[in-house]
Amino acid sequence: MFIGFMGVGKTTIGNLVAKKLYRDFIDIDHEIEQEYGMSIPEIFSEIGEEAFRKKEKEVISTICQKKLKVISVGGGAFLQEEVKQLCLDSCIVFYLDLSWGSWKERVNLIIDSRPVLKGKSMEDMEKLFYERQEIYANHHSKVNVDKKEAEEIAEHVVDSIKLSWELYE
Ligand SMILES: Nc1ncnc2c1ncn2[C@@H]1O[C@H](COP(=O)(O)OP(=O)(O)OP(=O)(O)O)[C@@H](O)[C@H]1O
Ligand SMILES: O=C(O)C1=C[C@@H](O)[C@@H](O)[C@H](O)C1
Ligand SMILES: [Mg+2]
Repeated sequence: MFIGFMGVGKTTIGNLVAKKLYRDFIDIDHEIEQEYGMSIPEIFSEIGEEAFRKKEKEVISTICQKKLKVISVGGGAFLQEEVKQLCLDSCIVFYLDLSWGSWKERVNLIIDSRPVLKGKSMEDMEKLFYERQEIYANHHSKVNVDKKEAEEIAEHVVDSIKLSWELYE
């Protein structure tokens, strides 16, 4: 499972890792969009963040019961303590760690599709970025993704998963 702030690459890297391991990839945001038949910004504006979070918890609880999947959760999933504990208990949790400096350079790629960032100044986003680090502090493995291609990061994750399999055999 991949966690981390919005835009650090959870969906991109999760997808690549799943392909490399011949496993199914599940993106929780995508699952929620499919359930509602709406995009994330539409869900936030039509039914609100609270309902989104409730659905997020429900979907993660169901998906976490499935074995051998590669999962990416939304950047805010670990705001819910219960979700965090469930994920830590049932999945290998990789935290994708991107510096604020590198994140800033990527903001234009994600700003329109992340309602949590809507209307925020760079200062507000920086504050949120650092506040959120606390919820990602519990994980099983930290992956530094600064100045690395997605492909390179995915290879690194796959190597570390394979190494842990060998150690457990
Ligand atoms: N290592 C990388 N180098 C450069 N760009 C990247 C890298 N990883 C992802 N990106 C780009 O950054 C943007 C955000 O990536 P992605 O959607 O995978 O983030 P995310 O962590 O899933 O975000 P969210 O929490 O909002 O779902 C995309 O445009 C993606 O192509
Ligand atoms: O960090 C967040 O709070 C969010 C991240 C996205 O992945 C989506 O789950 C949604 O836009 C909320
Ligand atoms: Mg994503």
